[in-house]
Amino acid sequence: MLHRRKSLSDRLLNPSFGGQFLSRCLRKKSSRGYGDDVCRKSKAGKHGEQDEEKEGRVRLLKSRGQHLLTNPRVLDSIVRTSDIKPDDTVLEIGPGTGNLTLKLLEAARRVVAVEIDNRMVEILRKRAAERGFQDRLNIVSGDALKTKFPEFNLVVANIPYGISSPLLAKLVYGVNVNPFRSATLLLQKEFARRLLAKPGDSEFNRLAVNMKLVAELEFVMDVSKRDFVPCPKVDSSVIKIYPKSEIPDVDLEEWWAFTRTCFSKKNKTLGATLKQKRKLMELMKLSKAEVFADDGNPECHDDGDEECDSDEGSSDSSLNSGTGIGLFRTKIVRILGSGGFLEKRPSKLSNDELLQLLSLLNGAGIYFHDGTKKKDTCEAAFAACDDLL
Ligand SMILES: C[S@@+](CC[C@H](N)C(=O)[O-])C[C@H]1O[C@@H](n2cnc3c(N)ncnc32)[C@H](O)[C@@H]1O
Repeated sequence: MLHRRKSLSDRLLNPSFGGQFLSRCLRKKSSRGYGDDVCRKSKAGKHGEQDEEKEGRVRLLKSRGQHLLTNPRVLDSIVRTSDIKPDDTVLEIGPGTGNLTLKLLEAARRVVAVEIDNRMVEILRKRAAERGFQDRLNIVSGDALKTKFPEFNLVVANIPYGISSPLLAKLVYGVNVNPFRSATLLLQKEFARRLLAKPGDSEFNRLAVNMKLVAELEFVMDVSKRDFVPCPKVDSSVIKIYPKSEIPDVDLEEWWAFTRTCFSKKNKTLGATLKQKRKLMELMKLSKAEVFADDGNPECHDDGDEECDSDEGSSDSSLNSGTGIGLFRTKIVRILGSGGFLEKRPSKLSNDELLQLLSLLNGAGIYFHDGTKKKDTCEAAFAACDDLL
């Protein structure tokens, strides 16, 4: 038998999801001179009106990732999976109209909700008050990427997908973010796949490598796009992130720069990537003086680099082993060869192997980062993840 699918406004106005509330709330606002305007007038700003979707009585902004999760079974599963203890303070990023927030408030001692859209803040505040939750809900009105988070010990959120990468970087690398037990996050399915990818998987990438350095990741469940209002173009997945209590003793900025280089051509052999003239020149500038000292063996080595004799078949005479850059390249080849990395591809290496290689290179005075520290590790982590959104 065919069932008529509920329309968007039917679902938004479903009392169990705060739809009536949402409508009532904005009607009240309109009596003060705005509100209905939010629905009817072009208030789209730089994103343009077509960027917005008018449903119910609030215009949901695609540019803000406003896809509300409305399936109560999925909301309950997320709360169950989050393993909230009665003493927990939960951080929720992007509470929207509060469908998830109200359920979190039933389970946790406190909820800290960071929301950028003041219309949502108002709706959430009123909905929480109607349920008597106002004293246990701390709403921070602002951009989650720029705001300092108040204290929390657990994260549960259906985040705006457009900020997934920097938000994760902020959570796991941010200096001002206090330690938390786990983060249960609803993410775009493809993004979640890439985060969970293992060495050898086609999706394996630098973001996964950087996340796995500091956290364990676990797949929880897939969520259909039909469970959201309005329906997004993509499906979603819930994953859980557990920050590691101990992380490898490595300079993070050096690690990020190293993985950026390795994964710039993740399917090329490390030999091919690190022997490129441009890369060699860049690394020469960053590396320590001792790396250029004649170590008595500047020529060819028994490291299986048969290309060495012929200078890799390169016609570029500046790369021949008598020149500075030639010696530098020979040194890198020897180090890669000594660890068995010359023919290995980054996309197939575990974090332990990558750490071992970095330690070999650094031990020989070869560095990937200029050593200038960014004020905030989080800022550096953003930079490390910026092209992975
Ligand atoms: C995907 S909706 C989720 C809403 C709600 N949690 C739910 O599940 O129904 C994302 C929410 O994040 C908010 N948002 C978007 N960008 C944000 C940012 N940079 N900081 C804080 N909140 C943001 C949006 O306004 C929206 O309410």
